[in-house]
Amino acid sequence: MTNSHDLEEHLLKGGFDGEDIEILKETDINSEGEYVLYWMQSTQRQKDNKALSAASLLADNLNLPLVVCFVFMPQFPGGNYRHFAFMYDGVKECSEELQDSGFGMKIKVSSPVTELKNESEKAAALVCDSGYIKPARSWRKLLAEEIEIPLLRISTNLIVPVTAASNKEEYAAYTLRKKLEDKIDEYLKIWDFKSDIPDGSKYTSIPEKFSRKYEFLNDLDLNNSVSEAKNFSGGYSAARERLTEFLNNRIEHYEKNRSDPDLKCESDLSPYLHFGHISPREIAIAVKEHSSKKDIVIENFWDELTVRRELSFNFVYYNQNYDCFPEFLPEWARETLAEHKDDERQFNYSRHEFETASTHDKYWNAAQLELIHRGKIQNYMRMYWGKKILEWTETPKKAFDLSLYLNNKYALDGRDPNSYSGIGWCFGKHDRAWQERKIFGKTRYMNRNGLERKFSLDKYLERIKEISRKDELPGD
Ligand SMILES: Cc1cc2nc3c(=O)[nH]c(=O)nc-3n(C[C@H](O)[C@H](O)[C@H](O)COP(=O)(O)OP(=O)(O)OC[C@H]3O[C@@H](n4cnc5c(N)ncnc54)[C@H](O)[C@@H]3O)c2cc1C
Repeated sequence: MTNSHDLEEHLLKGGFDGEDIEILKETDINSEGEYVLYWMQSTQRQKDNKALSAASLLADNLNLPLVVCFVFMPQFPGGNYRHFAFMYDGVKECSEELQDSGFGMKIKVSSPVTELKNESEKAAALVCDSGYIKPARSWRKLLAEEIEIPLLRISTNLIVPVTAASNKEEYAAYTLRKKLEDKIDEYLKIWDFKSDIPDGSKYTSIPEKFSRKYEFLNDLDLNNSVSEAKNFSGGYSAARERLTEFLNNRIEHYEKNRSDPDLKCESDLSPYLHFGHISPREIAIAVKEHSSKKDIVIENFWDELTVRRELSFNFVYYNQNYDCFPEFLPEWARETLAEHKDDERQFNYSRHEFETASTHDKYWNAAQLELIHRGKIQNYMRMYWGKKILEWTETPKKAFDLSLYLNNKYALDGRDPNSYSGIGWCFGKHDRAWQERKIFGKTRYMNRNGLERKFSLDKYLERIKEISRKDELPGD
């Protein structure tokens, strides 16, 4: 193998398909290179990590060690202490596993482009995982411009690679569903890696303080505005535990009751998916096996994980305006929101009032407190939360910006493709027109009466009270 195309060819022979691989830097291999380098960024795990698998296959062919490099970037756009504390757990666990497998492990603190450029000088070739939102994509592009060796990006964190699922932006779940259904089975296999390659341990370099979580994090000079979410520890083992608990106790109720905030049927896996601590494929396979063993229906969960989630990636991949309001919206939603922009608002809250859960509505406040204290909002309440921000803010544009701000600041699963499509959905993305109303126009309406009619919410409010350690929830 002498260049980027040979590397690609080798991966194709090893079972990858063309949609799994993108050559970001087309050039010759460094024949003096001492190792193959894998830049781990979005996929912080050893198990079912296609990028790791590809890098190890190339190292095997070149008879070189594999070195994995992870860069903590304290200035990560929008990242704060909460996100780093969760991410740390995953990177720590996985770095130990990778070293046990004989790979060199480098942990750096800086900017990925600078660090990877330095590390690439001794490398034969570089492999990276996939980043879908803008900053992650631009680092990969920038890195490709800076280095002198081949750079291959491997599709990770999706079941079906985004370009294999569809070659265009999809209008809604129903337009993507069929395309995914036709493909998904061929992608439902766990990817392993080669560990019988030359030992890479002599390249390992890890900061001395890395084993001591809080000392290490405190030295990073992070944005400390949001504290650690104590209900969630990160990492593959924690993700696997959540999955097992979900399968044993909740998935069978999920089909009928997933929306009910009192019953707490959801999996809570989104933070782990966001940081790549577990692969969606592993979850899908486990869920499928469980459903056939126990003979239970998993249609709704399957649809959320394999269609709705993959639709979000399709959205941010093909629509470069995914974070620009109102450009990312379909025309009908743009028009109707513009027509109703100046409708009188009965409530018009400031950012501070929203952020401190000080609205008149105890349900909305509870959702916001859940976000602040737990780092995640229950599925149905998250929709209510987003819809009410639209209703109680001066303009739809301000509501969009505010929703993103709050979601991405406090949610452990924030800054994800799902964040943009979830919030976008509140404004009509991936939805259809409904009966026209004030403020909402033809976008879907949600109201408190509906919420109270459907659910009791007593247990939900109790739970949030407990989490937020308050005697009374504000509002009402
Ligand atoms: C206003 C708003 C903001 C949102 N922000 C985010 C966000 O920042 N990050 C995030 O991951 N999700 C977001 N979502 C989508 C959804 O609410 C979460 O994915 C879900 O609540 C995560 O909890 P869970 O893992 O317990 O979900 P489960 O119900 O157990 O579902 C399992 C997995 O399926 C996927 N999934 C479930 N519901 C959806 C959905 N509606 N769209 C896409 N994928 C879905 C997720 O990956 C989830 O982890 C948002 C939705 C709304 C309405």
